[in-house]
Amino acid sequence: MLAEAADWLRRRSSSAADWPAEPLLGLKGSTRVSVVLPARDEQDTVGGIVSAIRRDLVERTPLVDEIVVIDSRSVDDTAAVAAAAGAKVFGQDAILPRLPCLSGKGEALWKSLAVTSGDIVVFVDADLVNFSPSFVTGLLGPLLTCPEVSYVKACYDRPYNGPEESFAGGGRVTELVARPLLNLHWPLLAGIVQPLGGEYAGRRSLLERLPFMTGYGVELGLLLDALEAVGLDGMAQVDLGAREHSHQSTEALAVMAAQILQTAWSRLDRRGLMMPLSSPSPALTQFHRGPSGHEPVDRDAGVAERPPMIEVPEYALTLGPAGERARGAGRGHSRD
Ligand SMILES: O=c1ccn([C@@H]2O[C@H](COP(=O)(O)OP(=O)(O)O)[C@@H](O)[C@H]2O)c(=O)[nH]1
Ligand SMILES: O=C(O)[C@@H](COP(=O)(O)O)O[C@H]1O[C@H](CO)[C@@H](O)[C@H](O)[C@H]1O
Repeated sequence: MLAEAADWLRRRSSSAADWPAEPLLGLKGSTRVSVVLPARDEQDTVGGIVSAIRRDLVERTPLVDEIVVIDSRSVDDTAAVAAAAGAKVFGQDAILPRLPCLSGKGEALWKSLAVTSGDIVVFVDADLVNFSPSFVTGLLGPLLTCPEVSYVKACYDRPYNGPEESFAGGGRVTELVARPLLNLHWPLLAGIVQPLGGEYAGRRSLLERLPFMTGYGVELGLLLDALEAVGLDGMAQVDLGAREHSHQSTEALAVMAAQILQTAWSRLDRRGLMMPLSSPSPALTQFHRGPSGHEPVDRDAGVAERPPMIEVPEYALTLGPAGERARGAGRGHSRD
């Protein structure tokens, strides 16, 4: 990991426990806070999340000024369940009706900016099964206490088969696509433990100036563009413990991976980097949960390239005048 990334990881990391709600309320002042949940067919989970935020962070400790659910073309009762729990619900396609309707999570998140008023916007997925209001207070902590920070990402263990499993199970596209991509092309972001995590927060003054990828590329796109806009020091990361959510099939995640690769491609192309990398970094930084939190583990992912065999003199010598391989050429030493 680059020394700059490791230094950032030390300086800009905290945990949800560092940001209890009451002290944050004293720091909120006139800052308005919106919590946004993008929800497509999340009737089973959206109500519990909204209710928990409303109970703890609107009624008990009024840190949150509005809870907005963007109904992303649900065909179940997501909208009714979210409204009954106390959220303001907007249909994704009804927002900014002059514009052509696009699909995907990023479209829902982008349009949420048009129907919210918070100076700070907190994004929370609506399919979480172990949500805690500390997810919201944790993300608000750095933004309410550090004016230099404009974008905060959550990190967490991501068990795949229930709370008892190690965090390594979930985040399949993170581990197989996003993390290698970031380490290769954006090593400054190698300290982001969960680059694709759906829980993050930003100042509106930043978010309204960033493009949003419409599908599942939204998290990667925002991360890359936030780095460009505010620099690594304008970002922070908060450990929220563990995050469990409903999982898509591998087949569905292939579509997500393709959208994420398109997003990376577009940013590389925009920076004129779509040419052979002069010195790609062979390092891949992964993270293991240790006594002091997510501990970086550097792995060597270096690859080299062998030339066409025909160009290897020892091989070329074994070829006949017509370029054919002499019978028995290259066979190992026979035992007999
Ligand atoms: O077109 C979409 C796709 C997803 N989502 C929401 O975005 C969040 C994350 O999506 P999903 O659960 O499909 O992704 P995963 O967590 O499996 O990576 C969830 O609240 C979804 O309901 C959405 O609002 N619109
Ligand atoms: O991190 C990941 O690899 C994917 C899939 O997670 P799982 O393998 O189903 O635990 O989940 C995330 O990716 C999406 C794309 O950025 C986000 O929109 C989701 O909120 C997030 O859960």
